[in-house]
Amino acid sequence: MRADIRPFSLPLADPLETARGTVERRDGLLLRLEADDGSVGVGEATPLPGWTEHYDECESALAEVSEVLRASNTSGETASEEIDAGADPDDLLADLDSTPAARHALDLALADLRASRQRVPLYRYFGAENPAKSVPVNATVGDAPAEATVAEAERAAAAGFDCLKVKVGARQLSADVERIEAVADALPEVELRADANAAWTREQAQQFLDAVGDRLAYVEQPLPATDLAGLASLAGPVALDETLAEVGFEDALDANPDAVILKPMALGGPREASALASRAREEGIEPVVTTTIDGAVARTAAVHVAAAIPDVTACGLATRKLLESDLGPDIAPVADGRAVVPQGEGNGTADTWGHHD
Ligand SMILES: O=C(O)CCC(=O)c1ccccc1C(=O)O
Ligand SMILES: [Mg+2]
Repeated sequence: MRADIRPFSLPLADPLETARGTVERRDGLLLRLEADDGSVGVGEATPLPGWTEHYDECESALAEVSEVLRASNTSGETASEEIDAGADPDDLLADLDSTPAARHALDLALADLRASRQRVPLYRYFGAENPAKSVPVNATVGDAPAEATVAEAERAAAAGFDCLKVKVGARQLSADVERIEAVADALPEVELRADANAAWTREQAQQFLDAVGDRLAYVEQPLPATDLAGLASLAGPVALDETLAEVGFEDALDANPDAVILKPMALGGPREASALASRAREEGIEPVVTTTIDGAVARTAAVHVAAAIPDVTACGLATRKLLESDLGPDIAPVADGRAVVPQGEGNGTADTWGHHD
């Protein structure tokens, strides 16, 4: 077994303004596994504090992973032998429970390697019963004054998006209400979501929902991640994002959400996210898969996670255009409000390793 790590740094073309500040660049690490039979799996860790560990912690965790996998070439019943034999290195994965981005890299590399061996696309390996050509995606509209928000929303609608997510919570509540009303008036046919990134008090969140709740499919993370009682008490449709990263899926159920935002990078990997999508559906909760503005490897894997969900709703996967450059070619391009689902073996991004320098 070989295990190699390669760092990368991707600037955003279009920094994303949110209530938590601006996302300006995405630094991460690729992990490449090559089993003794020559099969390859590539994973990506692109940490984002607030959802995952910090970069330094992620880097050390992955350095440890590669050390364990290399060292074990010569010693006993080992993690690399487990992988070569087609099993999961459970102890190694468990060591990464507190570093979800690092765990994502290993989980994705393993899933890619195994799906490639089985000669199926990753979304079929995740259990999709039917072939899927594409999945619906939302456009992501950052914080900006009302006029600029409407202009951006109109550009997205003209490009074929019929679902938009607008960032809120970075300015006065009355200004956000005005922004949402202006977008809803300008684009009555478009499904609208708002994402407050945990910015509000209970009173503010309820005021927002009372004002524009009926024009929105839901408001994402209106309250701080751990205010489960407050979230449960809100009248109006609510989706949870930061709460899942902070308290986990099962505890988040106490907040009684209408939808859950599943970010594979924050949840320890695409296989975890895929399992949680099924759990959500069992609970009558709508799963929505999104990236943390990841590189091509993780973004493509998130598209596969979405493609394995029957009749998936629009997902937050149209994030390639926020990046100035990427790890490799985009094999899950977005057009007309949908992302193409790759049909090759595994994630389909094994070449990405060679592209990046
Ligand atoms: O959901 C989307 O449309 C794109 C992803 C997104 O908004 C996001 C991207 C990076 C970090 C946090 C978030 C978020 O959902 O809060
Ligand atoms: Mg969010």
